[in-house]
Amino acid sequence: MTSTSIPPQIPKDKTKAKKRYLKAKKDRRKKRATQTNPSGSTIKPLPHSDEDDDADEEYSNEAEESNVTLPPQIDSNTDKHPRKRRKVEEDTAEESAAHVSPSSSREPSPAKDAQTSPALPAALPSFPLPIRPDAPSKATLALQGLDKALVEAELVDPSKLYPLKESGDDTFSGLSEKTVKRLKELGITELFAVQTSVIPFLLAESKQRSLYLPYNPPRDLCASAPTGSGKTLAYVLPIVEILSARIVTRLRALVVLPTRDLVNQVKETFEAIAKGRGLKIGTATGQHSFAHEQAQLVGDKNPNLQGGSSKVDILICTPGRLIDHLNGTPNFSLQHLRFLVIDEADRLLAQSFQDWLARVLSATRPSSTDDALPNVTAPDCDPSFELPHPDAMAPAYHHLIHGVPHIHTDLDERKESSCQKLLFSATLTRDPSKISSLNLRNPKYFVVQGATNNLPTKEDAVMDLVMEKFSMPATLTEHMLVCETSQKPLMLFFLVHQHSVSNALVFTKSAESTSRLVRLFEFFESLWAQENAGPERKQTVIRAYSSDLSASDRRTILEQFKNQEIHILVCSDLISRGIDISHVSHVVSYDAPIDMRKYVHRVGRTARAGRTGDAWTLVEEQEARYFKNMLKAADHMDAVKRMRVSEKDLTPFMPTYEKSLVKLREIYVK
Ligand SMILES: Nc1ncnc2c1ncn2[C@@H]1O[C@H](COP(=O)(O)OP(=O)(O)OP(=O)(O)O)[C@@H](O)[C@H]1O
Repeated sequence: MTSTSIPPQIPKDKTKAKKRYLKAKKDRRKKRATQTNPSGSTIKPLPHSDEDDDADEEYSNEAEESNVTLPPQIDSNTDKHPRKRRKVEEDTAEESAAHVSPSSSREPSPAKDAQTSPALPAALPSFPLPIRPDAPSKATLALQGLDKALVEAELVDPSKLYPLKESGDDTFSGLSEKTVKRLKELGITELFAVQTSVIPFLLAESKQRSLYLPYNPPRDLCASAPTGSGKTLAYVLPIVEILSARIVTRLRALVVLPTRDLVNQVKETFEAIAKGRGLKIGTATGQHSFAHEQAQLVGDKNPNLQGGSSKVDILICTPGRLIDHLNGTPNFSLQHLRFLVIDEADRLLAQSFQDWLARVLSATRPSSTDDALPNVTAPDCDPSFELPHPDAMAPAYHHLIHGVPHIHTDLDERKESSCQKLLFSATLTRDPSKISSLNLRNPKYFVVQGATNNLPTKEDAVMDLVMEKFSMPATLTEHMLVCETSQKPLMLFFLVHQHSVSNALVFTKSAESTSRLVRLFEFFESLWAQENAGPERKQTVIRAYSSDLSASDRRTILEQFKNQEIHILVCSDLISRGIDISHVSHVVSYDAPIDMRKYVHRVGRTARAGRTGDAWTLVEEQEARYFKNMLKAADHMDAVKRMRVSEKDLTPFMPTYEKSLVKLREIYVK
């Protein structure tokens, strides 16, 4: 390995040029020292050395480098000691900043800038900073895509009542003296909130009372009002009033309901109101044979009647049976319909079998393909051929009269179907797709919403409807009891015996749990009566009401319950909607409802027509969070009181309950 020897540094003699350079440098330094000394005393120059020169050069190089990062107002060409200068400047800047406002310290002073950097270009044009718009509120989003009519809904105060006139026609509501008299006979002396809005809307204008309105078709109507608030009479009264003027019987009002029980109930209401008015009311539910129903509905079976034939003015039906008649009953026609009522509208619109709604709507108006129908002429060869009889066709269908060629002219006015659609529910849907499938004509919305002393604004009420925060009857008291699954029967016994729960509807999740609960309760009741008060003690009578029963059994049971021969009716959600039994004072959800709509309809079987009522929901521990979240989402948590039942409260029922369980097990084993 060879070592490289480094030659010793030979001190170099300073050249003339170097000497001149150093002298000039010294002079400059002296001069600068005198300038920067404010007292005027001369600063003694530092002793000079070559090292100093090197250091000086290095220093000046460093300063040059640092000049790159200096702010533009510092003139790097005249500055040999930028670090010191910058420090001085920073200090003065800090001092001055202490005396100016924070905003002014941030904003550059144009005058100062102009002094310090005269070469700076004029200020660049400033562009506005991009602004991120605030996200739309939940409310705004919810309203998007909604029917404008819904946003402009009319808010109705639920406490609004209208006392009917003692005698004569009622000018406010448009009800005739005859109808008012009939209402009084039925014990009805005032109109409820939903009725004070809907009835005048349908009856106020006399020209709107015609049976046909081809050139001035009526507006459709949607009404959302709490359970038990009188929605049925809100449509029954105007229909009876308008149809009473008819001469010929045609099918002019069609009421569609989701269940047979509701069809029977609404039929009773129509019959009560229309008594003595000569209107014929029919039902189609599948309760009777199809042929029987056909015979009840249609008189003339001649297949060539273009205007159809009807034995009833008002038909109340379930959607399935309605489609059957549209498909299979000759001369069953909806072209004369003046009213199409869809009660429990959200439930019915959710049913899509056989595309029932589209089928019904298309039957109320001539289709565009009908326009293209050629006029039928009798073929020479077929003596049996009969031309269609243009018998009493509705005005909207007149252009289809066979044998009379229809010549379109510029003066032709379009004739519309006179059918007015009326939608009702306590939980009206706001789903735009469902609403649009109804093809509503300039609809008017009425929303009965809010507690008496806490009226929302119109916007709030519409938002509540849109966000599915449904309004409850003001006279309803709601409770929830959280318990273990195994304690639920005990809770029911506790409610019956400690809280006098009677005249009650108990909702379970299935027909099977209905029958098991009824058995268990019957065992419990008979043992309890023997053990506690003797067999003569009045026992609570409990019965099941389910789809397993025949139609006649169901009718009998419902009658017995209405007559209070049965005290507790255990049922599935079959009768959670619409059923109106005035004396129901308690509703027990033995199995908690799975959605808010179900909850609203179940608890709404009590506290109807201004009466008080209690709703009790048994919530299993593992369901509690879900149930509470459901209530919170509907802004309803505060309305439901939590009732705590201790072990001590249940202990008295325990021995009888265990004995009843043994009996039930024996039955199931058998
Ligand atoms: N103006 C009135 N005066 C007294 N009672 C009335 C009046 N209007 C309706 N009722 C009674 O109120 C009860 C509830 O009415 P209805 O069944 O029409 O309620 P609803 O709003 O349709 O309820 P749901 O949403 O549960 O179907 C019925 O017994 C009915 O006879």
